[in-house]
Amino acid sequence: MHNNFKRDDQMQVGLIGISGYGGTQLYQLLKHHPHIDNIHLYGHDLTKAKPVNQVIPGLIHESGTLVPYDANQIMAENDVVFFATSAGVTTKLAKPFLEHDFPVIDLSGDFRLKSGAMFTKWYHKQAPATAWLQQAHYGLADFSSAEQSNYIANPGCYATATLLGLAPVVMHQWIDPTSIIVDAKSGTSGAGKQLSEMTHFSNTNENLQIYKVNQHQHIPEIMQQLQCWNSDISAIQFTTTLVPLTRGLMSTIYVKVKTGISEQQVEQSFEQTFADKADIHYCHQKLPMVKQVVGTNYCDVGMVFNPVTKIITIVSVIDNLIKGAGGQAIQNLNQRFGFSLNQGLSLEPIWP
Ligand SMILES: NC(=O)C1=CN([C@@H]2O[C@H](COP(=O)(O)OP(=O)(O)OC[C@H]3O[C@@H](n4cnc5c(N)ncnc54)[C@H](OP(=O)(O)O)[C@@H]3O)[C@@H](O)[C@H]2O)C=CC1
Ligand SMILES: CC(=O)N[C@@H](CCC(=O)OP(=O)(O)O)C(=O)O
Repeated sequence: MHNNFKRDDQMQVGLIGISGYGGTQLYQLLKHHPHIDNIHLYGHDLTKAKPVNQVIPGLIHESGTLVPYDANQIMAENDVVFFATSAGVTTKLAKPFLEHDFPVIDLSGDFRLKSGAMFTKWYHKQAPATAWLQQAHYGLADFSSAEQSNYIANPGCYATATLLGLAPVVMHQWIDPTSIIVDAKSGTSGAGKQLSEMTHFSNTNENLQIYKVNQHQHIPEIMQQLQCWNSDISAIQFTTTLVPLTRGLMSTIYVKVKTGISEQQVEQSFEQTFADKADIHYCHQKLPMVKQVVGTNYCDVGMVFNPVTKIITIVSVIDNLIKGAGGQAIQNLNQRFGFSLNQGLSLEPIWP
């Protein structure tokens, strides 16, 4: 049923998790995709249909309806299904889709790592079966193609900004592979809709909170991809901070270059790596700010070389809910179904 989709057809897509921040954003993007006819919404805890405007305050003007979750119905009604669900959910729900080789785009971390033991170590949850993890495609869309895959694991938000910022330096052999330090900051929407002590207004407002130092679940995901690019990299230092923004994520990266490497060589690597990437803007020494990408699928990257210390400072910014979640999921959809990479993602920054 699912392999019959032809590029000129209009698509039917399913979405689970519209009530979450990532799911709402993805729904809003899907609605404007020129190849999508219908978005079917499924609620995991529903026993009967419910209007979407009663579930999500931000979608009060919508007329769609959520229906109860049913895997067989989802496969019968759609060409592809998106899961924008909490960690641990697709480990439990993906089985029928995998067994039927039905296309899935999963925004959660469940299928990103190739090792189940690593997933359990970093997410503290039961992992999907190893065979399925091996089958899943890690969809860092600007650097890989989901064309051949029916299970696409969409990257994490911190991982996306960090990997895109690091791509030029790790693909070339001019860095000290032991020197990568990442200091990343995110707004509160990155934590999802559940209120917690940290995301409570009184704690977030006018405050900075460092969390999960050396324990963040995106460390193994970043390492997995870095080692595909450069096997000399055995570890990174990675820190995350919650900042008083709703949307937006900045990854500040410090890397030492090897003796004898010039600023010009470094500059050329950045220019070459991003030359054919429509959504990644290389800003040279004009380091980007978060607000220039909020509301878009852009990743803006800047770089400054210090000739005294031989350390380069890289700054990579994204909208965590778009490039870091729903927007990249659309890029993966486009690759999987043969549309151009950035179809449906013509977005303007929210400015001022
Ligand atoms: N927020 C972000 O910036 C990013 C998030 N992600 C990942 O995307 C996923 C969604 O994130 P986000 O939207 O922020 O999270 P939210 O907490 O805002 O939303 C989680 C969604 O999952 C649903 N859900 C929870 N439990 C189940 C279940 N047992 N079965 C089916 N659905 C369930 C929730 O439904 P209900 O309303 O009924 O509880 C809700 O729709 C997460 O895995 C997250 O790690 C990835 C990149 C960036
Ligand atoms: C601000 C904030 O709390 N961000 C979340 C990012 C969550 C996420 O994207 O995690 P997975 O997709 O890997 O589950 C965090 O740091 O855990």
